[in-house]
Order: sequence, then C-alpha cells, then structure tokens
Amino acid sequence: MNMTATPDVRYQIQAEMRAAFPVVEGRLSRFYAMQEYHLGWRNEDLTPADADPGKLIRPQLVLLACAAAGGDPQQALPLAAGIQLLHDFSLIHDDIEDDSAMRRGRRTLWHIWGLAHGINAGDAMFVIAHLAIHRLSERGLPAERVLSILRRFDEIILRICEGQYLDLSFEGDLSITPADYLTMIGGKTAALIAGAAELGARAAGADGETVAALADFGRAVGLAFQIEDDILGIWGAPEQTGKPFAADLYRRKVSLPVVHALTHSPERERLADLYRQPTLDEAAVMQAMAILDAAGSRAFCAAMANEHHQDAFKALDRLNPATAAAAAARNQLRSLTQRLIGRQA
Ligand SMILES: CC(C)=CCC/C(C)=C/COP(=O)(O)OP(=O)(O)O
Repeated sequence: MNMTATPDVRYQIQAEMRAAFPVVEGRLSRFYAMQEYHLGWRNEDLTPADADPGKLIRPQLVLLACAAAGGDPQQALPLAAGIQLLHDFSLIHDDIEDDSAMRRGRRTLWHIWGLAHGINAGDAMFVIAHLAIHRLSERGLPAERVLSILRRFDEIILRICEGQYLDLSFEGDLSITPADYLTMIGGKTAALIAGAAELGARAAGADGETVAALADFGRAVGLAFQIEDDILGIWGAPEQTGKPFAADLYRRKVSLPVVHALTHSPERERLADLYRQPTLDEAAVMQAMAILDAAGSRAFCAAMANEHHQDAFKALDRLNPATAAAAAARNQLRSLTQRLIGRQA
C-alpha cells in the first residue's frame, strides 16, 4: 500500500467508509443520502461535482502509525474509516451546536434538512463509525484486540465530548486562561488525533512504549493543529481558508490569540468591552486586531504551536522501527507533521 496521501489512499479510506454503511432501498436511501452529502459523495443538485471530503488527516495518521509500529496498514483500514466517520459525526453535531451554515465550501447538513434530521443523521454516523471498526475482525485482527480498540475508541469519544463541553461553557467567559484553553483543545481536537495514532499502533499489536510514543506524537500534533487553526481563524487569507477575513473575531470566538490578549494585554479591558458587544462591526474587529497585534498574541500562538510540533518530532524519535517499512512510515509521519506546520488552510 502506498502510504503517502495519494489519491489511491484517499480512495481506499473512503471506499472502506462507504462499506460500513448498510445497503438500503427505497425511502431509506434518502436517509443515508444526508450522510453521503456531508461526506461529499453525492451530487444531487446539492453539492459541487468535486465536493470536498475533508483533508482525511486522521485516517492517514491511523495507517501511518500502524505501519510505523510494524503493522500492515491494509489491516487497519476499517479503523482509519471509523476514525474519519467519528470525526465527521462530530462535525455534523458541531455545526448544529455552533449554528454553522457552511462547512467544506457547502451548506451544512442541518441547514439543508433541519435540526431534527441533523441530530438523527449525526447519531447514525456515530453508530456507523463503530460498525466500521468492528470490520477489523474481517481483516484478521484477534477479537480481544478489536474489543480493546473499541473500548479505547469510546474513552476517546468521551474526551472529545468533555472538550466540547468546556468549549461551549467558555462562550462569553472572558476570564479563560491559556491553561484552561489547552485543557479544552486537548479534548476537543487533540483527543481524536492522538487516538488515531494510538489506535493505529494498537491495531498493529504494538508494545506499550510504542503505543505511548505514538499517542504522545498524536496529541502534540493535535494541539499544534488546533492552535494553527486559531491563528488562521484570525489572520488566515480568506482565499486560502475559505472563511471570511478575521472570521473568529467577527464571531467573538474566544480562541487562543484572544485568550492570550485578554490575560496579557494592557488593553485587555478594552478588548473585553468589545467582546461584550452583541455583534462586532468592521471598525470593532480592526480595533480588536490592533490590540492582539500590540500584545504579540499571534507570535505567542505561533511559538506555542511550534513547541508542540517539536514535541511531536521528539515522540517519533522514541520509536524503534524494526523493519524498513516501519522506518519509512515514521519518515512519512515526520513529513506529514512538517506539511501541517505553516499550513495556510
Ligand atoms: C469536537 C469537534 C467538533 C472538534 C473539531 C475540531 C476540528 C479542528 C475540526 C476540523 O478538522 P479538519 O480541519 O481536519 O476538518 P476536515 O475534515 O474538513 O479537513
């Protein structure tokens, strides 16, 4: 199996995701058309022909971690599919919770079909993610290994829900510290990225130290990934991110740059006043941006993202690849991490 993010690997991941869906006829095909729409698989007048299925970072991490731990990535494909389906489940519900109308350049599922269908379609996707992972047994993994992977998978999902709770509870709270914020993204974003790497290693039947090294790697990548997302949410170029200019400031999102300025800027009271307004106009956003710039909030976040990237590389150095294939996969994890550094979208 070619382990770079080639169209071939992207196709195999998505084919395995599709295989986890039940085959239905008649009216029920309209039910699964909703999830397929979210995943970018259907045209049906709703989506552009080349609908974006997302970056598929997490399933690629599963396959590379499995290979780096000495396993056969083909055997881990059902796990890669399950992790991506779980990610997509979380996005369907997140778009409802955040009242988001757009995702991956198209309307969100709930925005088209309404709230009730959005919740129910998301619930089904959560179950399909589990069904995908059960298919590991058909690839020859021992039953007890599949069971332990499913158990860890559920523990990881709980960490995501806890992180999402913290995120929701932070809304409008201007006393959040950078440490509170890191705890929140440790669950909301890093838990699944760490889980992808950890479970990839577990699928390979790796020893405890290898599993821990890959989990630490994934966690560091996940933290860096979310901090970079926060930087892009304020300073990203709209033509590259697909989001409006300074989108997170217009939304009054308390992301890490804002948390930093609220705790470190001499003008923090002014920023807090701006964030207490019900909506921010362009002049207010420009003022908030000037406060962040003067406080060095962007540089603070960039330095923190960089620290986590370095931790990710250090965790990979702890691996002892036993074969040439495992060493090659570790190199691919290094280059994937390198590509995520300084991403523009
Ligand atoms: C609990 C929740 C909802 C967490 C969401 C965290 C997050 C950074 C999602 C975007 O991922 P992405 O950039 O990989 O998205 P895509 O799959 O579209 O590439």
